[in-house]
Amino acid sequence: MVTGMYILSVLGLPTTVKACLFDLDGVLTHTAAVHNAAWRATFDEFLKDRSDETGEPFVPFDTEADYNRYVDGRPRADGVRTFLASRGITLPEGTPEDPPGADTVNGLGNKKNELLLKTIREQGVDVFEGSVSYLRAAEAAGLRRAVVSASANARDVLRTTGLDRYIEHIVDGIVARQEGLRGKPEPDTFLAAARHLGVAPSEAVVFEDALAGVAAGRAGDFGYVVGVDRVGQAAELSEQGADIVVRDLSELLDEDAK
Ligand SMILES: O=P(O)(O)OC[C@H]1O[C@@H](O)[C@H](O)[C@@H](O)[C@@H]1O
Repeated sequence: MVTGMYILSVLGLPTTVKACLFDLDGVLTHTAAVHNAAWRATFDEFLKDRSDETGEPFVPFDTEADYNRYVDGRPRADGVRTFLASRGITLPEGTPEDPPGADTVNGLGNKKNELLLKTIREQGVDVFEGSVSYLRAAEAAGLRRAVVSASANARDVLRTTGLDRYIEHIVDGIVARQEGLRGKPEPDTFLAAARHLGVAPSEAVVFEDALAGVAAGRAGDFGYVVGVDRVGQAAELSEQGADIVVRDLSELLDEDAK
């Protein structure tokens, strides 16, 4: 916890900070809601079929409690496993080639990805303007900048939105798999980004909207953890270890930098 320390005034950060590690979905882009909707459709179809087969009551996926606690911020397959475990369900892993919707961890993940990509194709991706201003201000202040996202689609989303021009390094779901990095809430992906940028964790700030992401920032002993509350879970973000919680990154910016 940073207390009583002089804060870099333009960006609202401790002066010791040399690098910013941004989550993507829900921090820079509006895609957290798109992921959430794709997960709901996928899980509800699965749960309904299961209820028809077993006679157990159908309890739909809760886009607040279930998404925030078990899915948000975690790698795709971890999201499937963690949510299903909360319902006492275990599925075989299957393989990445499983057809979308097959009753395996990969099959459900593939279904969700199909729905996510369809929505992105049809509706495009919106960015948070406050985050764009913040990226510009961070660049102007000479801070290093990386995106650390569990999503295997992060690189495409950054390219589509043009946000990639502000980002020097990306640790996404694909890099994590290739390098054997554990997903959030473990700190591995954030630590890898800091290492790549040549800064110590204590010199980096983590920006996260997901409970698992804030927990990862805390577990990695990062210098400062900013919780970004887009869905009314400020208290939970603080509980996971956020040093400060804002509703939008623009709140951190000095008036002149907005
Ligand atoms: O399925 P993808 O695109 O690889 O994304 C994995 C996860 O990425 C995270 O950023 C999202 O918060 C999760 O909802 C999502 O499941």
